[in-house]
Amino acid sequence: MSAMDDDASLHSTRLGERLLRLIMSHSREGHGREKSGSRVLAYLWRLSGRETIGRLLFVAILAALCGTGVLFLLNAEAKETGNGSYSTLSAILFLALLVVYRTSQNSMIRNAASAIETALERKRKKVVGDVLQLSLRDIEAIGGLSLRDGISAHYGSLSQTVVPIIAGVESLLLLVFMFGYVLSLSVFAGVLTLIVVGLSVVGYVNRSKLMEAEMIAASAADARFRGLTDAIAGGVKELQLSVRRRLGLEAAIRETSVALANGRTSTAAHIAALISTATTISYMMAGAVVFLMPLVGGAGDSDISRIVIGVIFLLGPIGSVVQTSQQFATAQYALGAINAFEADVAARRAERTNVSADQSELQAADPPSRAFDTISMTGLSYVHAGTQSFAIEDIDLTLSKGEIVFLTGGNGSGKTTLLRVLTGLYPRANGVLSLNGEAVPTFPPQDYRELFSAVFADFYLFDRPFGLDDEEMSRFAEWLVKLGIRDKLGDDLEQLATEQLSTGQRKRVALALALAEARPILVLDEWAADQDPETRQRFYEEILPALRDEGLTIFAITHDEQYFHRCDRRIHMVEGRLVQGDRK
Ligand SMILES: Nc1ncnc2c1ncn2[C@@H]1O[C@H](COP(=O)(O)OP(=O)(O)OP(=O)(O)O)[C@@H](O)[C@H]1O
Repeated sequence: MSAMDDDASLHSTRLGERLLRLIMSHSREGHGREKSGSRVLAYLWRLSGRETIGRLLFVAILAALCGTGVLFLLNAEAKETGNGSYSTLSAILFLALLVVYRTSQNSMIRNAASAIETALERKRKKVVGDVLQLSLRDIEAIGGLSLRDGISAHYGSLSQTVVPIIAGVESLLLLVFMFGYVLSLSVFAGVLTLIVVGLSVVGYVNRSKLMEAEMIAASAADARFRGLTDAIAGGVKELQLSVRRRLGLEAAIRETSVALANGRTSTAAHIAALISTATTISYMMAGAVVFLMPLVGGAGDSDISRIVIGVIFLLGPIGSVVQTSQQFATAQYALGAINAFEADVAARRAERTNVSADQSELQAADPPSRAFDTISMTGLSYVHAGTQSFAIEDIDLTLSKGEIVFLTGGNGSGKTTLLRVLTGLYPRANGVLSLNGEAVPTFPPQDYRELFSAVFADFYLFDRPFGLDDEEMSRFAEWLVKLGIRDKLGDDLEQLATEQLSTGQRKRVALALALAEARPILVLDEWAADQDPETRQRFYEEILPALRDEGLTIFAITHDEQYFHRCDRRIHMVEGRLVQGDRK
């Protein structure tokens, strides 16, 4: 991207950010963003003074003026035609006004929408970057659904409102100018217009709070609904085997679906009431001009027909502005949720005392220093948050270069938790963690975490071997062959289609990836559990010893009793505490 493109993008982003702040500044409540009317006006005034918003406003005003000019010309010409005269100049002027109207309206909507989309794109890029820096504990606390909403779904709903809102703002300006025109024709009609607009605004203000509460309820129902529908694909096997389970899920989905539909219907009902009331009052306004003005007096026949045309022209913008209110409420809700998500992510990052050090390491340590001699834990503990809180406590453990250590223990004894603290994924609560005799911060930095490669029990295979250089790619290919899985993958190892592989086969790919990285410590969580007896034997009797001979340290959780003797040291866990096991 050239410097000019960069400048343009930055400029557009700033403009978009200001427009987004404008939408939020109007908000009455929700997500802690209340502002008084006068502050909103002051804010609007400050923003309007800025060059970019000023230019947009200028184009919007130009469009609105042209729209009003069209009405003025039509009315004036209708009167002339009624008097039997015709003006070619007026016809040309009419066409010219239409062209300017179309061009300026188009430019305003396009530029404002593009600025907002650019700002949203930057916002999303930043939050994705921030989320990727969060710790495992934070990601677990936020949860998958909220992550998807905060990074994707809310942005989608916000985007859909952008063009209607900008068009609505343009209609609002058109309304102001047309109102001026109607007022110039008749004070009575002007006052009637003011009443309609005033009633619509009061209606919107009254209903928007209720609408927001219903939107929040509908959004919660939507999240529940998406969770349940995810279970259709995730639990398809279990569902196929039990009709009762299927019926149970179906009932839960139906119940949530009703709640979702009710929430959306209530919101739609508020909007419908608003639209139909505004439309009816608007027509009443036209009727009042026709039926009441002759009684009030002061206007001739031709004046009345011009006023009626003016008033009828007002109906379009009034309807458009009222309909925009729904889009506006949706945009405020989505933007509020996006900002709340961003604030949550930022607060979690700020909680990590060594964030800045961590970031600089991320940039500077490429490749990170991977010198490893020993890792020691002394009196270390970690506590899981949540209702059934579980802790690992008083962990004293030293891992040295070139040894195989097995970790055994019953289900739920804390083995995986210990593995995650060891690899720096969870910050310890107490105790000391040291690398080569030097203390490691509570939130272990990136270059500490880069000492490990791992295949976790809940490992994830990306569809590309992200982050492997050429040398690592050829090691990856070699290990795939050694683990007997190369022929199951396509010719191009840059694309890993692994969804169709069996669990044991996918674990082999994961191990090949871990070994390709050639990190000093290999961490495995029941890797052999899904392997056939032959592979399991080769794993314990050939692969692990060969890796150790190359200087690798292996820390493996295992339940394979017949191979316990294959380690240098076995440690056992009971209820979150280490119990020294049998030595080899
Ligand atoms: N993210 C979490 N939040 C709250 N509690 C958790 C979390 N992860 C694990 N636990 C709890 O911590 C305890 C230990 O879990 P852990 O996975 O460490 O055990 P494990 O020894 O690896 O078990 P298994 O052999 O079954 O894999 C369990 O009671 C579990 O419910």
